Amino acid sequence: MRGRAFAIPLRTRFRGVTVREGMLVRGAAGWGEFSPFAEYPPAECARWWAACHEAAEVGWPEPVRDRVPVNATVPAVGPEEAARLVAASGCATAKVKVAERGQTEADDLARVEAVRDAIGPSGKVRIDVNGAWDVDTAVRMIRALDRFGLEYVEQPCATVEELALVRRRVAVPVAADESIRRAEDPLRVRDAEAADVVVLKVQPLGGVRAALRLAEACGLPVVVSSAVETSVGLAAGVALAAALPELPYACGLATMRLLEADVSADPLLPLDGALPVRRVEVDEERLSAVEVDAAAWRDRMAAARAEWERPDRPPWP
Ligand SMILES: O=C(O)CCC(=O)c1ccccc1C(=O)O
Ligand SMILES: [Mg+2]
Repeated sequence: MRGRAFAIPLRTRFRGVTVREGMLVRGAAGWGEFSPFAEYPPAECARWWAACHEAAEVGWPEPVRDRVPVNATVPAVGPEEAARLVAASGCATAKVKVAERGQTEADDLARVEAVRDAIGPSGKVRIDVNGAWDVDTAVRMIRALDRFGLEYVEQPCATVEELALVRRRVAVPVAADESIRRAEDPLRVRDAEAADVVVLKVQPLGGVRAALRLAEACGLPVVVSSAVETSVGLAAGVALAAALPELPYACGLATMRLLEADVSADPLLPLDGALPVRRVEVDEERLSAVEVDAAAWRDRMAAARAEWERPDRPPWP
């Protein structure tokens, strides 16, 4: 696969990232994206490679729906900016990042309150902690933030054991994200009864089919979410959400607006709170505008592929 590397600035810093980088490849089935985060080692990038290979060379299973409801994603910004993002999104669900390093609990309360005000009493508000709290902090903060009505709390603590403890002490449902996508055994969440909902991302989980198998094995409701990708990567998330037998929650795939630019002339942006189910074509002019030298990404991709093709790699998922 001959790849084209890109670097696109984020509008606001997101989980410490300010520029989103990756590689796009065109194969027999269409465009695929390979964009593991900079600090991820080759063994972790292997699944990201498999997802890209599936998109470019194999294609995706048939969809069972033609639109996917999505949440507005609210980074750890101030309350006015948070309210503005939610109002501009047109989404009836918002996911709010909390517990950002360097911020206070008062910052989280103010952001979630502003989002609740912006989305109205019938909207849904979920929070994502990215594993930052210990069990006691999680119980205290979830109760405090539930004043504004929480749909669920995503990854309140880092470990599966902590998630299970929190889940037994709060009324708000718990969703597992990092405990699935960065775990050696993603099924430990199910076995430990550590979550009510699982968050599945296509690239970290090795593709649409692998994520579908994982969803079936978990037997829990699924929220499909992005890794803040270009429209090419987002389309794979949409394909997963479209192929799931049931989709009871809005998905975290409305992240196009977090990037300053896209590689498609027709970006995957929500309309009336949902994304259309379709493949995405790359626009040569737009890709050229964000293109960077591909040498380092080619090496990264080759290393990821070699890991994926290792004969002693344990079966996944
Ligand atoms: O779920 C969403 O609304 C957007 C995606 C998102 O939050 C995310 C994007 C990149 C890396 C990690 C995460 C996360 O859910 O923690
Ligand atoms: Mg998350």
